[in-house]
Formats: sequence, C-alpha cells, structure tokens
Amino acid sequence: MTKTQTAKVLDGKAAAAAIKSELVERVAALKAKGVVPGIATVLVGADPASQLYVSMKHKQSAAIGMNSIQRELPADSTQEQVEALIDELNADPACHGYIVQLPLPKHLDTDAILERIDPAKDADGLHPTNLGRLVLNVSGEITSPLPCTPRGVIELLERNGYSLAGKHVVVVGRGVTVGRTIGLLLTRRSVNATVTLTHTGTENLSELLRQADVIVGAAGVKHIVKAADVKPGAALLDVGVTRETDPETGKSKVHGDIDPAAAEVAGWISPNPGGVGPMTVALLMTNVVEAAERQVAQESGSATA
Ligand SMILES: Nc1nc(=O)c2c([nH]1)NC[C@@H]1CN(c3ccc(C(=O)N[C@@H](CCC(=O)O)C(=O)O)cc3)C=[N+]21
Repeated sequence: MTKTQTAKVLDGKAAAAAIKSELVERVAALKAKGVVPGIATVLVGADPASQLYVSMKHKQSAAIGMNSIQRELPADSTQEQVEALIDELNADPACHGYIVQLPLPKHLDTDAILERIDPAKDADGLHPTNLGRLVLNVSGEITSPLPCTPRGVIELLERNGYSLAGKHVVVVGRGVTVGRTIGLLLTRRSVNATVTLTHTGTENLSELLRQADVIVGAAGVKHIVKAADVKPGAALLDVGVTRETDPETGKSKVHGDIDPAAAEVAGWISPNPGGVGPMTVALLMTNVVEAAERQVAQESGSATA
C-alpha cells in the first residue's frame, strides 16, 4: 500500500472522556440532592465477551461516582427466574437504570424480558414504549431514554465539529440496536440529516454508498464497506464487531464493517476499537444519569404541587 491515511480520526475514547467528565458534575449535583445515580447490569451465563463489556460498564460508572449493581444468573436460568430479577430491579430505588446484556441464552424469550423492564429504567432505550416515543418525538427534546449506540454515533460526529444538517447518511444494517433506530434520531429536526437504510439484501449497495456523505457500518459483516464504495471526503462510522481468532497469535481480534483501506479515501473515520464502542458506554451512563435527574425533577415537582 503506497497511499497513506488522510482521514481525520473520530476519536471515541476522547469524546467519551469528555462526556464522562460532564457526567461527573451531574452526578455530584444529584448527590447534593441526596440521590446517588445507580446503574445495574443483568448478565445471564458466562460469555467472555459479555463479561468484558459488563465489567467495563461497572468500572467506568464507578469512576464517575455512580453506584453500580452487578447481577449474574446461571446460563440455565428459567424465564421466571430472569423475570423475577427484572421485577426486583424495577422495584429497587437504588437502581435508576439497567440493562440486560444481550444476547441472552437461546431458550429465553428476549422480547418478553425486555418488555418487562420499567421503561423509566430502560438504560438501553430499547423498551417498546421508548422506541415508540422515539418514533413520535420529531422535535428531539430528550424526555425518555434513547438508544445508546445511535446517540453515540451522532455525538461522536458533533463533538468533532461535524454538522449533520442536510447531509445524506447511508446506514448499513437493520438491527434494532443501531440500524433500525439511528434514522429516527438522524431525521429529527435538531439533527436534520437525510437517511437511506440499507442491509445485506440491498442490491445496489456500492452505488448507494458512493452517494453518502456519511456511512454508518452496522451490519456486523467484516469489511462490508470497501474503499471503492466511499465518496472522497466522506465520514465513516464503524459500528460492526466481528471477532476472529488470529491463527498465528491465537489472540482474538476485532474487525469492523469498514475495510481499513477506506481510510485513504474518507475525510473522517472512527477507529474500531476506539470509536463507537466507548461512546456506547458513555451514553449508557448518560441515560442512567438522565433517568435519575427525571426522577428527582418529578419528585420535587410533586412535592411542591
Ligand atoms: N443490552 C445490551 N446493551 C448493549 O449496549 C450491548 C449489549 N447488550 N450487548 C453487546 C453489545 C456490544 N456493546 C459494546 C459496548 C462497548 C464496546 C467497547 O467499548 N469496545 C471497545 C473495545 C473493547 C474490546 O476490547 O473489545 C472499543 O470499541 O474500543 C463494544 C461493544 C454493547 N452492547
């Protein structure tokens, strides 16, 4: 390879650090009102990647002064056992928001479990009530939890001075956590982008990608976006995570949806790791702090009413 990378780096670790330092102040303000914002995680089974993600979330929330509650259940837990834990967290005043780490073991009904979460405590923003509010809320005022990764992608661009207003964003991937939901945020009046949603069944994917000012790769398909698909100067957001074991070193390596060669054509690129992943965690904590703030506002509102 003779060409060099000209794209500016969308540094997710730096943007996440900025968000977290802002959260430190909001956490302190809540503590001054007698509320310690608490985040909980539910992990069913012992998948090593899930254990890593969960431990990162706890370490980082403790670092900004939040209370963290780590709950684990064995892989062979019944639907009733998982639902009993959900009911417990819904009732626990120390828990302002929580996530059920996905994927769950196959014998469990994921949708039923996610629907049982109190929408006010839904740190992922994936409860049907919150997804409905996401659809309804065109203005963009934050009144309910929003999906963390889509929110992280937008914050990563905006915190690097990239304005999405009027831009054409082509999203690759139709999963609920990113692909299906990010367009709802991007097309809010406050962001004002235009969105094309593509997926692995799209026939003319390369042709559509070449029209994009911004590409969000969230199909979970290694290097599905090639250098030849990228308009010079485009911003590339790499969300996909494909884990492979290097046959030589035996070490696990993360591959994104964006071919690294695309950095030679792009204007902006989010590294992976070090891009969207850290933003997801920062926005998860933001969702929980906001849930605690809403609760305090409601309580003080009802006390003076
Ligand atoms: N209910 C639920 N909510 C989630 O938000 C959720 C989930 N389930 N299941 C799994 C996915 C995955 N996910 C990541 C979060 C952070 C990084 C992250 O920070 N990654 C680091 C690298 C970490 C590594 O070494 O792999 C980075 O990109 O720099 C990655 C992936 C959240 N998820």
